[in-house]
Formats: sequence, structure tokens, C-alpha cells
Amino acid sequence: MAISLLNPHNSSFLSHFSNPQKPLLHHIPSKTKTHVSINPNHRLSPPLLLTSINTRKKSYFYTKSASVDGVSIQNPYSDVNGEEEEGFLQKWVSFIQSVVPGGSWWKLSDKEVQGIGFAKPVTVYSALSRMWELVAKDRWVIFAAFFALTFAALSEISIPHFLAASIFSAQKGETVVFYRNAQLLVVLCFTSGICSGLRSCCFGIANMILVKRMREMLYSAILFQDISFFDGETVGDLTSRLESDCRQVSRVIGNDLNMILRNVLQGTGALIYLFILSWPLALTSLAICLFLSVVMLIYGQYQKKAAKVTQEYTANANEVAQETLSLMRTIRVYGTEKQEFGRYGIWLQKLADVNLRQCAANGIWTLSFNTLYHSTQVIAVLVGGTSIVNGHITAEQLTKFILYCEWLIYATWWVGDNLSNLMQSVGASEKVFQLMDLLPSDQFLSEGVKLQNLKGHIDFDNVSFHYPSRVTAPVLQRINLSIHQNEVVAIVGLSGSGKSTLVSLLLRLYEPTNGQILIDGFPLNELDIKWLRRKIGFVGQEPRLFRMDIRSNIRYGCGQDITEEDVIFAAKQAYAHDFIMSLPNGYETIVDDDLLSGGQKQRIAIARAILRDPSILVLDEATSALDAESEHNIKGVLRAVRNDSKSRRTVIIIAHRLSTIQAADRIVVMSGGRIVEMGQHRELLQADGLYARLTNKQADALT
Ligand SMILES: Nc1ncnc2c1ncn2[C@@H]1O[C@H](COP(=O)(O)OP(=O)(O)OP(=O)(O)O)[C@@H](O)[C@H]1O
Repeated sequence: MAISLLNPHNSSFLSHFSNPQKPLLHHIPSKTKTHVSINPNHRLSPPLLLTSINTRKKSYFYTKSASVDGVSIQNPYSDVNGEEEEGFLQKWVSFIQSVVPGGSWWKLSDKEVQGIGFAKPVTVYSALSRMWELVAKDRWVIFAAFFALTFAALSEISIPHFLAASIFSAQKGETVVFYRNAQLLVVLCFTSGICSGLRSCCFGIANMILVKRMREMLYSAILFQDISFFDGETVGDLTSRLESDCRQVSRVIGNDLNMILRNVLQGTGALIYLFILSWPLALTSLAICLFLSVVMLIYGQYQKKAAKVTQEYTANANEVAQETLSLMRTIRVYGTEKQEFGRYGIWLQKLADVNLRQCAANGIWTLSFNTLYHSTQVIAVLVGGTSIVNGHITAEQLTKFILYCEWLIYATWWVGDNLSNLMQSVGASEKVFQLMDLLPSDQFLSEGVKLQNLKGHIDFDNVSFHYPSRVTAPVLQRINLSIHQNEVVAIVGLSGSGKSTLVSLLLRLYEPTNGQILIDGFPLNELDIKWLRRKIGFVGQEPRLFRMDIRSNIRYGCGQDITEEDVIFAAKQAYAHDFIMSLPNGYETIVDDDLLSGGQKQRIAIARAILRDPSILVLDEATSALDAESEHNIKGVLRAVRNDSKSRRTVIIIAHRLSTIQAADRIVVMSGGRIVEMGQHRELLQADGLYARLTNKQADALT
């Protein structure tokens, strides 16, 4: 871990400004940047770590000193009283320099941004065409929305003309013209009202369709990824993409585009009208609007970048919250609530820092808009007034001009504001589209062979494997193993020797890097994987239950043809029936991962596996505390397989308690990703190898 003592023109100043009570203790001049390398296992004393910014790769601590395992680390370039000595004025000058537009304070620090794995940038055009593809099926809503939008915009833009005309016709005593204008005003009011309502309703529907399809596509893209994809992504990050990013992107049609188009139409109408009224005045207003557009463009780009950073930080905050809440028991036992709060707080602080800059940018934008808006009015009155005096235009024309000038500038403002929102949404769409574009795992693309009858003969033929995330660490090396139909094979070995990995390959959660696996003589990757998985019953080390009743948990993944008797038969075979009946609502009892003991969950998982009537049953025996109960459950299953001809199937047991598997037909002993011994219990004891040593160790531990 590198600890950097950095120029503090970012968070520390921000935290000071958001909380003036907080002293500016973190200030270190930029020349005093220092890197200290620290062993990641060392503990940093919290009081000295005043503000930290944590990217995925590095941690930056804004402090002039820190301590590691109690050893104080001072910034070698700063003396203890440096901050006090540095003039108050100088600090303010450097701060003001940094906050002027373009100053260092505004930078969404490259260090922060570098740590973020952004997706390939998406242009507004490509983002919009992707969104159009998603809603194209229901294009009638969009067309209706545009139709209503055009009518509403034209009605609204005509109102100031007739308003001014009515007032001046009344003033001139032209009653007929006045009433005609007044009638037209009433019609325009209704048309604009009805069309505006229709417009927002249709855009709202289009928006709903977009967000629904986007979530559907994203969710299905995620669900069909290889298991290795989930090794690299966190749940918090993915749910954040599904929830907040999709919501942000969906605003494009319902809000941003809608408002942009409406205001572009109205602004153009107003501009044409202004040119008809007085071209010199119109040119002046146009120049102001162009200047406003440049400011908006810069502001929009800034917001787009800020949106991406915000999106990443939100995902990271979600990730921490998700992890913390799911590990609540561990946190309570270790009393690390404050630590976890701090971890979450770091991301909140970072989000606040970015948001503060966004607010400041928004302030500057509003300031520019207000000033420019009022200057158009002042210019119009000055130039227009002179024109009235010289008899070039009438008072009515000037009034109309001022009214339309207001429309133009407001339209420009709305376009700018919504353009910056559009940029933010496009920024948020990059990662969403990147995930949506992921191709499903090959397994789901190819239709494989379905055998008429699976016998359950398995061959591991020279299989080697390493996890995609750890290419340099071989986990399995040249495994050659044949498991016969209806044979009960136990796999034993030290922790980390690759037993569970072997089963993961059999379930095709990962592909071997070398060699192949054959089932009944067919290469695994040529078989229809969905069909095959239905034929394999698997009970993992730590079975997880869904939040639903016990019956549904047992039936999970089975077809509709399963009867109540089948469920009860499977539960009895798994020694689960008695404890289920002792629960208040029996098979109807709602359970989840936390409401049953580890052994009870395992028994339900065994029942779930047995109910599928699998040709191959894989039991990955639980370690540690569950052992005694787990042993009982697994011995029960083995007895059933041995004695009941209906239950005969190929069984693979990964066992930690060696007493569990003495009755297995064959015991395979693994060490360091290789098979080192194989045989029956007695043979292996006589061979006096690893198995005998493990058995003796366990026997010693029990005495
Ligand atoms: N998803 C993964 N990504 C990277 N490495 C992994 C992954 N799962 C397991 N490993 C590594 O692979 C090696 C073998 O793990 P495996 O779970 O197969 O061992 P095991 O013999 O079943 O251990 P245990 O008896 O403790 O369950 C270990 O070094 C482990 O750290």
C-alpha cells in the first residue's frame, strides 16, 4: 500500500468548507508530496488519517503525518508547525487560485478517475440509437409524443404574439381585433394544455418502456455470463448498474430529449420572429445566446465526467453496504461497526466532494445565465427605446420583441440544462451498454447432445486447470480418473488441494485449461449443459436457501410433474422430514439462509438434489462446525444408495471427515492439485501414505 501525502486542494479543503468547525489541519503544500511504502498488513492509526480517498488500486491519505503500527511517519518536508507558520492569507490565495474556473479544484482528479475502469466512451448519437432500438417496437408512443410536442410548442410560442396584440388592440380601441385575438388566445391555451399533457404522458410511457427493456436486457446479460465473470464483479456493483444507472439512463427520453426538442422548436420559432421584428436586435440576442451555448457546452462536458465518477463511487458505496449488511453477524461478533461505518463513509465523502463541485459548477452556470438573460432585456430596452424614439419600430413591436427574447433565452437555458442532463445520462449509459453487450457464455449459445439415458460414467482425461483470475497458479494438474456407473467415489485431501474445483469442472462451471471430461464417453462440452445439469444433483459445502417455503426450496429447479409424495420421499431420504414436521408450518414454513441451522440447510439441499433423481450425485461435505451433523446426513445418503436399488446412482463425495467415507467403493486422495493415492479404505491404510496420515491425525484429534 502506498500512502501519499498530497496537495490538499481537494477533499480536505472541501470538508473544511462544508464544515467550517473543522480545522484546516490537512494542508500540505504541493511541493511536499511524499510517498511512503507500507506493508498492507500494517495498521494505520485512525486519528491521523484525517481524510482518505480510496481508489481500487491505491489509498491516498491527506495528512501531514500518519503512523503505522504505532510508528509515526512524518512528512519529511513539513515541520510540525508548518501549517500555522504558513500565512493564513497565502492559504486563501492558493485556494482562490485553485477554485477559479479551470483551477485545480475543479479537476475531477485524474488519480480518482484513473482508478476507475471506465467503459469505452459512448457518443450521444450511439447512445440514442441504442435507446431507439430498445423502444422501436413501441414507436407509436414516440411518434404520438412528438406530434403532441410539436403542437404544444407551436401553440405556446404563438401566445406572446397574441397577448401583446390583444393589449395593444385594446389600447387602440380596436374592439373587433381585440375579441378575435382574445378568442385565439383561449384556443391556444387549451391546445397547448392538452398537447403538453399528452406529450408528457407519451414520453413517460416511452421512458417506462425503455427502463424496463434496459433492465431486462442487462439482467439477462448478467445472468448468462460465465461463473468466472462473477468472480470479478461484486453484487453491489451489479445491482447499482441495474438500479441507479438504468434509472439515470432512462431519463433521456422521458425528460432530457423531450425538453430539448420542445425548447429547440420554441427557441427557433422565437428567433425567426425576432428577425422579422428587428434584425439588429435579433443579432444581439443571438450573440448572447451563442455565448450562453458555449458556457453550456463546457458545463455539460463537466457534468458528464462528474456523472461517471459519481456513478462509480455510488457503485462502490453500494458494494461496501451490500457486503457489510450481508456479513452483519461477523461484524457484530468482531465489534467492527464503526470500522464498517468508516469504510462506507469514505465513499460518501468522495461522493459529497464530487457533488460539491457539481453544485459549484451549477452555481456558475446559473450566474452566467441570469446575467446574460437580464443583459438581453437591458440591451433590448436601450436599443429598442432608441429605435422607438427614431420611429423605426413601434412600442408594440418592442414589447413583442422583449417577450420573444425571453422565450429565446429561456429556451437556450432549457436546452443547455437538459443537454447537460443528457450528457450525464450518456455518461451513465457507457457501463450499462458495455454490460448489455457481453455475449452470453458459450454454454448457452450451443445446443449440445442429449443422451437418451445417462448412465453416470465419468472420465477425467488428463485434466489441468487454473482459475481465469489466477493464471499463474495451477489448481489441477493432469488429473486422470475414471468413475464407473453407480460407483461411490470419495475424494479426500488437504484443504485447497483442488477437490471442489474438480467438481466445478464436472458441473462445467469452468472449462479445463487442458484435457477433457467425458460423460458416458461423450466430451462434456458436446453435451447439452442444461440437460446434463438436470441429471446431476449437487450439494455444496454451504448450501444456500431461497426466501420461500421449505417445499418450494426442495422443489427448486424441478419440473411441474413433482408430487407432494415425491417431495416427502426426498425429504425422508435426506433425513429432513422429521425436523421439517417439527416446524410450526411444516413444509409451508418460510425459511431463508438465516432461519435454519447449517445442518438443516444441508439436509434440505440433499433432499433438493435427491428429488431430481440424478444419475450423478455430488456431495461436497461441509467442513468445520457442521461436520458431525454433515457426517450423519451423508452416511444416511450413502446407506440409501447402497441398500435401495431405486436410489442407485454414481456418487462423488468430497469428504473432510474420513470416517464418513470408509464405505465408499473407492477413495481418491488429492494433494497440490494432483491425485496421489487411490484405493479402498483398507488398501490406503496399508499403503501408509497421505490418507493413512490424515486418518491417524483425525483419530488422534478425537482421543
Ligand atoms: N473462484 C476462484 N478463483 C480463484 N481461485 C480459486 C477460486 N476458488 C478456489 N480457488 C483456489 O483454488 C485452489 C483449490 O480450491 P478448492 O476449493 O478446489 O480446494 P478444496 O480442496 O476443495 O479445499 P477445501 O477442502 O478447503 O474445500 C485454492 O488454492 C483456492 O484458493
